[in-house]
Amino acid sequence: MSALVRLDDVSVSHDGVLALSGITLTVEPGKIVTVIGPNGAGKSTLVKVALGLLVPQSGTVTRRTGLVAGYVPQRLDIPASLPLSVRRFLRMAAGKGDVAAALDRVAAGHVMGRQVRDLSGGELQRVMLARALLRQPDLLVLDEPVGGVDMAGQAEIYDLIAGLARDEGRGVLMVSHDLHVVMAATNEVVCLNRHVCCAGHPENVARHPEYLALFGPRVAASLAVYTHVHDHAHRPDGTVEHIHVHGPDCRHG
Ligand SMILES: Nc1ncnc2c1ncn2[C@@H]1O[C@H](COP(=O)(O)OP(=O)(O)OP(=O)(O)O)[C@@H](O)[C@H]1O
Repeated sequence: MSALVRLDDVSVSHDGVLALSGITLTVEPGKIVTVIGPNGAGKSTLVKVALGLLVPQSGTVTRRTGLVAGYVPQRLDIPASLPLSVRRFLRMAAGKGDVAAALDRVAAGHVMGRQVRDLSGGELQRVMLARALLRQPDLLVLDEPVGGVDMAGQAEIYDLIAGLARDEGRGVLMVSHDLHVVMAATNEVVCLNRHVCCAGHPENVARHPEYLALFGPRVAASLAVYTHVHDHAHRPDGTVEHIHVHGPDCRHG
């Protein structure tokens, strides 16, 4: 198959509680699929299913034969007290990979000799990305790649990720809380709240009533700079009828 990974009607329960229901999605080479959704929506569960770390109770997951995946988890579980240089941290994961080249690719060559515990949020995310790139992955799976990074840093990291897809043909499946910051670097957005509320091109998702219901008027207002939400209709007599937009069920999962 041409897709790197395909989920078809996948459902997952944790201890009898449904975390994902009927999820279908595909990641193609060179394309970025971003999963957005509130806390507890099942985003991390979904990426673990895509990676094969978690087996769904129903549905099918198909990975391209010989697929190499690079994973950046949401949290790095290294004790803060542990002395560990970036060089050593990357060498531990390197195999035959070129550590210096991977760090250069993420514009972080200057942190090679630093301690992992001393890195800024943005530097740490770049190092984690470099570590994933050492495997020369066909598919990059990134669980909140800009956690702890300021707005300017976020844009730089998303640019970097966009380059990895566009210039190197890697497929990217990533998780984010924010649609508007990933818009430029995403081919498809999947809005998740245990089930897929809506999916498609970022601008269309931003307009979708279920997206607006899920993320509320504050986020919807911040999106107004990117998209026009048509919330009223013009009656034939010239008066304006306001339309209240509600999503059917996303608010309650
Ligand atoms: N191993 C597990 N055992 C039991 N419940 C789990 C397990 N992993 C996740 N869950 C539950 O499944 C639901 C989805 O969790 P998940 O971590 O996938 O959500 P998320 O969208 O990534 O959340 P967040 O934005 O907070 O990281 C949550 O209610 C969570 O408590």
